[in-house]
Amino acid sequence: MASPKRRVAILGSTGSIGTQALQVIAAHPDRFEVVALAAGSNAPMLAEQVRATGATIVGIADAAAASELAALLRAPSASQPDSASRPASADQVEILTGVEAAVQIAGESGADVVLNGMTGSIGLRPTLAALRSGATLALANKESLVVGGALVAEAVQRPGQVVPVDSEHSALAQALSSGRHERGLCSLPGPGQSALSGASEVSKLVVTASGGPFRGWDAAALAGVTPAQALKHPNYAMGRVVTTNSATMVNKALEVIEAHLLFDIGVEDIATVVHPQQWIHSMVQFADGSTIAQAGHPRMLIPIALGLSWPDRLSEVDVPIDWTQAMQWDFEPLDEQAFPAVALAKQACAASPTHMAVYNAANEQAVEAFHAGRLSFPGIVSTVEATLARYSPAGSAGELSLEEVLEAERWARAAADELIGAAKVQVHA
Ligand SMILES: NC(=O)C1=CN([C@@H]2O[C@H](COP(=O)(O)OP(=O)(O)OC[C@H]3O[C@@H](n4cnc5c(N)ncnc54)[C@H](OP(=O)(O)O)[C@@H]3O)[C@@H](O)[C@H]2O)C=CC1
Ligand SMILES: CC(=O)[C@@H](O)[C@H](O)COP(=O)(O)O
Ligand SMILES: [Mn+2]
Repeated sequence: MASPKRRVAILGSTGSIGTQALQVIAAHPDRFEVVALAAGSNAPMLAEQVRATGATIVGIADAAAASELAALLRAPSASQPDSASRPASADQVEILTGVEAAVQIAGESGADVVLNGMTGSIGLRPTLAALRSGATLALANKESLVVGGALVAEAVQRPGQVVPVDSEHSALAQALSSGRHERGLCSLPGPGQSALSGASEVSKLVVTASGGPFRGWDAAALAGVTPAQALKHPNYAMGRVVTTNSATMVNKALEVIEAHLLFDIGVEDIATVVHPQQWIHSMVQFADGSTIAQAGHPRMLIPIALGLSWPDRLSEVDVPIDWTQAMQWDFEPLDEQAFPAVALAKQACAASPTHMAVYNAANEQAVEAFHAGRLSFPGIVSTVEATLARYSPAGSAGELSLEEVLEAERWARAAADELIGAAKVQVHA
C-alpha cells in the first residue's frame, strides 16, 4: 500500500536548504504535500514558491515584504499564468508576518514534518514549537539545538522525532543505524530518557570537516582574510553565515555539540578530521574497532530527502558515486592552533547549560561585524573567546528555561558588540 503523503512546512524556504528541499519535494509529488512556507524578506521568490507548491499558509518576517508578498499573490504569475489548480490570490493564502510567523507555522500549520532551514538561533522558538506540536522536526538549523540544549531535549515527545539534515549528522544517523545504540534513530533523549540507558556498541563519532577555504593557512595569513575570500567554500554553495562559520571552523564546533546532543555521546568521544573532498560525510567507530562511514557527493539533496522521508529512502535523489573511477580522498588533523573554535566549544559546552548560547550569539554578532568591515577574520573567534571569558551564568536550580537562554543571548550580543566596538580592527576590503 502506498504511504500517505507527508504534509510538510518549510521554514527558510527561500534559502539554500529551503530551495533544495522544494526540489526534492517537486521530484516526489506522490510523497509530499507542502502546506506552509516561511522566509525572512524575499517576497518575489516566496510568491513563486506559493504558486508552485499550492501552500496555503505563508510566513514572512519582514513587514514591508509582507505587503509586497500580498500584492504579488494578487497579481497573475509571469512564470505560471495558467496555474488554475493553485491558489492564485492572496485571499486563498493566509499570510503571517513578523518573527512570530515561523513559530506559528512550526506549531500550528498541521504539518507532519517541519523542516527548519532558517539561519541562526532565531530558529530556537520554531524548533520548540514544532517539537511541542508532535511534528517530526527535520533539523538543518543546528543553532537552535546547540543553544537550546536541554530545553530542546525536553520538548522532544518521542524517539526519532528529530531527524538531522546537517550532512554530518545525517551520515552519523545512517551509520549508527547499523549498530546497537539507543540514539541510533537520530533521536534526542525523549521524556524520562535523560541518560543513555541501553547497551551501546559505539566508541567514537568522527565528524569530517572540509577545512574551509583557508586550510593550511597560519595565523599571520588569516589576519588578512576578506569577506569575499571567506565566502568561497571549497565544496558547498550555502548561506552567508554557515559559509563564514565553515571558514572559521565555528561550523565544525557547532556540529560537534550538535552531535553530542543528538546522539548522547560525550564531547570527548567526538573527533574531527579534515577531509577536503567531503565525500565521506562522517563516520562512527564501534567497540570492535570497525568504522562505518557514509559517503556520497558533497551535496545536500540526500540529507534533505532523508530528513523529509526518514526512515524511508526515496529513489534517485542524487547520482551515486562512480566507484569504477580513480579518485583520491585525503585526511589530515585539524590545526587547532590556527582554528581554536572547536576546542573552545568543547570547553563552553562543559561549563554550563547556557555557555553555548553565549558562544553562538557572540559568533552571530562577530560574523555580522566581519561582513560589515568592522572586525577582522581572526577577530570573529577572538570575540567569541573573550565574550565567554567574561560570562558568568546566573545559574538556576531547576530545568533550563527559554528565558534563561534568551537572557544569556541578550547578554552575549551586548558583550560581543562592546568588544567589537573596542577592538582596533584593521579592515580589509
Ligand atoms: N546550506 C547548506 O548546505 C547547509 C545549511 N545548514 C544549516 O541550515 C540552516 C540554513 O542554512 P542556509 O539555507 O544555507 O541559509 P540561507 O541564508 O541560504 O537561508 C536562510 C533562510 O532563512 C530565512 N529566514 C531568515 N529570517 C527568517 C525568519 N525570521 N523567519 C523565517 N525565515 C527566515 C531566509 O529568508 P530570506 O531569503 O527571505 O532572507 C532564508 O530562506 C543554517 O542553520 C545552516 O547552518 C546545514 C547544513 C548544510
Ligand atoms: C553541507 C554541510 O553540512 C555543511 O555544514 C558543511 O558540512 C560545511 O562543511 P565544513 O564546515 O566542514 O566546511
Ligand atoms: Mn554540516
